[in-house]
Amino acid sequence: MDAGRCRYQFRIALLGDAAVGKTSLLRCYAGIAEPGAPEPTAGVEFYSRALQLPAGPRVKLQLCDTAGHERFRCITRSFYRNVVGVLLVFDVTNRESFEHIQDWHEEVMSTQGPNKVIFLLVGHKSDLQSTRCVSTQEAEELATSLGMAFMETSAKTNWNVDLAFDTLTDAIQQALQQGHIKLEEGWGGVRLIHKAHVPQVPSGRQHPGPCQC
Ligand SMILES: Nc1nc2c(ncn2[C@@H]2O[C@H](COP(=O)(O)OP(=O)(O)OP(=O)(O)O)[C@@H](O)[C@H]2O)c(=O)[nH]1
Repeated sequence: MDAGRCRYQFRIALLGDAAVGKTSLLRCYAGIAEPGAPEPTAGVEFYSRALQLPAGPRVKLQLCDTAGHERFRCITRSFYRNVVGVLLVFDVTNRESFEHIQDWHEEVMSTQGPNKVIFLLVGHKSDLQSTRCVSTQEAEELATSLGMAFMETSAKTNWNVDLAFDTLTDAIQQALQQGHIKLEEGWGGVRLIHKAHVPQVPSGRQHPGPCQC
């Protein structure tokens, strides 16, 4: 979709342990098909996609793919403050990656300024049912305790990939509309990139007032 007429840009990051599938999930969403498994991410990589919200404006998503490996943490940490949405990703076949979700959440919360960030918990690689070791129920319980929604996805089968990003984007748009998130100078989480056209009323006729006849 043409990003030129987008009204807002939302910056969204994917966080989670190494090899949980963040790059694969993002590439699947961005429609980038590359053969074989992706190389581990070094630092942060950017993708973008434009989206028409069903009950709102067209938005451009700037998607930040972060390295899960500890050695890149100082680079990825510098991005947390400038995001409005975070997909917290774990691998349903990797218990440790699930247990680290709370740490990822705390890291973001500790670096957040006054702006609100919207989270979505994602249990990825849901196609690997025979080797999964995190149940849907316990993931839902964790999500509820952290005040966020939960979804399961698979980049292998393209299960729920669009829905996960759409759900997060929709929640951001609603928070913006309700005033929980505000546009702020110098904050990269939400940026106004195209003002909506507001018809100009000739001066002196802005308040028609009661009929004088
Ligand atoms: N079965 C299955 N494998 C997946 C899925 N998504 C990713 N993988 C595999 O998981 C491995 C790691 O995927 P990446 O996308 O590189 O993981 P990452 O979280 O970006 O890793 P870092 O960049 O190191 O943080 C690769 O071998 C992928 O092919 C999925 O939905 N199902």
